[in-house]
Amino acid sequence: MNKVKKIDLKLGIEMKALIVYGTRYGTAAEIAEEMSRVMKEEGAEVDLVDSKGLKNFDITPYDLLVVGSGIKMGKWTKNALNFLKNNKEILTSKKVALFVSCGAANEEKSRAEGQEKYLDDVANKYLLNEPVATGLFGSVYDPEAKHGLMYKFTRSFIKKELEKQGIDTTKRHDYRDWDAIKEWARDLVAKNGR
Ligand SMILES: Cc1cc2nc3c(=O)[nH]c(=O)nc-3n(C[C@H](O)[C@H](O)[C@H](O)COP(=O)(O)O)c2cc1C
Repeated sequence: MNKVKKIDLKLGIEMKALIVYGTRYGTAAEIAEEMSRVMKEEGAEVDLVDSKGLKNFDITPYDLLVVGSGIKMGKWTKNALNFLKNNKEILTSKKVALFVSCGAANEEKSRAEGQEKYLDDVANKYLLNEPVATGLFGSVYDPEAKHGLMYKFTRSFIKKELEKQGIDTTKRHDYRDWDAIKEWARDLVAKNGR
């Protein structure tokens, strides 16, 4: 009996969402994929696209736009920012949620700065309305990953920081809080249906 009730409720949610992500090493892409899966599970219709090569994409059909990026040297990817820039006007008639994947989210002491620089400042600069939600999510430390010189250089810096904290840097560490990511996505559907 309970099961039937639950299905009815989920069918009742009317929401068409578009998730647009910018990524350099795949971390934000995986977060976006999980969000898409969870939001579909909650009854939303969801399209998921990489902001790379995304030009003149018609966002008219969507109620909710979830836009996010990985952070490099304090910056979103150019493509994800261009998506916000190019759709600035039309986004005023939509619900918009922003998220980032960044190293600043991994430690309590740097989260406030990450929230301000990578989410609040971006919302102020690129959106005319307040976002319905912002999500600050962590990164991955992978001693095996090969993403070029800049990545290697940054990783060796991070490695020293982790070693100071007594963390085993021979192992991969996923600092993304998947429960928080799932909850954030579930909440978006629950609070922003038509
Ligand atoms: C070269 C480089 C620069 C980075 N710069 C920052 C930074 O300025 N602030 C931050 O919080 N995290 C920084 N990070 C961590 C990334 O934001 C993190 O790895 C993120 O998950 C990357 O997302 P992506 O794989 O989707 O591009 C940097 C990582 C690298 C490799």
